[in-house]
Order: sequence, then structure tokens, then C-alpha cells
Amino acid sequence: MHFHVLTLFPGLFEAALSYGVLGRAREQGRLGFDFTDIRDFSRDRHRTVDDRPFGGGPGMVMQPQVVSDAVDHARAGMPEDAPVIYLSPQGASLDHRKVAELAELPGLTLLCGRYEGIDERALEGRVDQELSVGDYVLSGGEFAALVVIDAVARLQPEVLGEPASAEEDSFVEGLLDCPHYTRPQRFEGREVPEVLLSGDHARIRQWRRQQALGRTWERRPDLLRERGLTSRERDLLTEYIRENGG
Ligand SMILES: NC[C@H]1CCC[C@@H](CNc2ccc(C(N)=O)cn2)C1
Repeated sequence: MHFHVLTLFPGLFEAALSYGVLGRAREQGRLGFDFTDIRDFSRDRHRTVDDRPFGGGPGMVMQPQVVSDAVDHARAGMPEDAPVIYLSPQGASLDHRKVAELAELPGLTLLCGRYEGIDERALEGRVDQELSVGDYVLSGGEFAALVVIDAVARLQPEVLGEPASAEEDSFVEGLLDCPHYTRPQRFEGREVPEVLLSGDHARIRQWRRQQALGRTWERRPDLLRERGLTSRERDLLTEYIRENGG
């Protein structure tokens, strides 16, 4: 999958995308990135990209011509059906369903705003989707773009070490993740659940599913309501609640 990021701070992405599974996938050519500095499309010798807002008020607004030309440049190098996505608090909420949808696309162009915003006419003329990673304001769209890149890239086949971990992730099943343990068996007086030492893989799978159900019920009941339960899951959850004092 190919990502084209439009930003005033391209350098911010280099380091952020050089580590871990994303860094490896990038080295292996499974992920491609282009970073374009929006400032390169300013037409004045001071490389201005912003100007004062019509109607007055604090801050500056990114100019429509500069942003539009930068988007046109990015789009020229991207597949026809790669959408231009603008990150902003005004966007549609990013959730695992939206991430899965984006992961099916041949590429994404991500537009990162700064200042008070981008002139609305550039957004109307060039942006396909507006996305929000949460109900809060960041100083720029860059960290939101990194969230989208990470969430989408890790769903690409072969990007994660063992593909199973993508399936078992929280949210893929619409549930939160189960607890995880590694050596030592006893740490600060706390033991590892004996089922995980049993070698009984069917029982272990069931225990993990039951933990995921129970934790989702305890911490994010809203997700359960949305997802619904099979009868087997209902039985597992009932047993969990009985054992964990509902
Ligand atoms: N009017 C503020 C707005 C002007 C244009 C630039 C954005 C960048 N900041 C962002 C971007 C995205 C998100 C999010 N929740 O996804 C939060 N913050 C802020």
C-alpha cells in the first residue's frame, strides 16, 4: 500500500515510520511513503503558505492555491481511486470499521493542516474524506495522520510478523484484548493463570475469548451492545460474571 503525506513538516514522519513493524515493512517494500512539503507550492519568494482570515479573528489560514496545487501534485502520483483524506476534528470518527475499509484501498493521500485551518474552497475542491482520530484538537494533522497510517498499514497482509496477531487484536472481533503473560511464572507474588500453562490449546482459546468478553463487558459495554453475542459467547460471559462478581 502507498501513502502520500502532504505536510509542512515532512521530517516529522521520517523517524516516526522507521521503527518496528512499519519500519521493517517499509524496508521490505511492503509499504511505500511519499512526503510532500506543502510549502514547495507557495508562489511567493517568502514561501508563504498562510494569510489572515477574512472576517478577522485570531491566527492564520492556509491559502487555497498552495494547498490545492500540493494536492494536485500528490494525486498525480497516486492510483486513481486513492482518496485524499483531510485530518481534522470536524471529520468522521476513525474506528476499526473505517480502518478496515481504508486498508482495502490501493493508497491514501493524507492532508495535514496547521494554523487555524485550510481555506474551505481547497477542501471543497480537493478533499474526498475528512477524518477525526478523536474528539480533541491537536496542533497539526500530522500525529492524526500517523495514527491512520499505523492502524491501516498493520492490516496489510505480511506487515505484521504473524498475521494471527491482527485477527486477535482488539476490535477486529469487536472485543477488547485478553490479558497477556510471559516469564517469570510468579512476579511480585502474582501468578500466571494456570490454564495458560496447561498446554490445552482449546481450553486456552476459550479462556482468552472469555477474558475478552468479560473485559469488554466491564470496560466498554457500549461495544458489546453494538456487536451482539452468540449464544456460546453469552454462556462464557455469564460464567465470567459469576466468577468475577458481576
Ligand atoms: N481548527 C483546528 C484545526 C485546523 C486545521 C488543522 C487541524 C490540525 N489538528 C488536528 C487534526 C486532526 C485532529 C483529529 N481529532 O483527528 C485533531 N487536530 C486543527
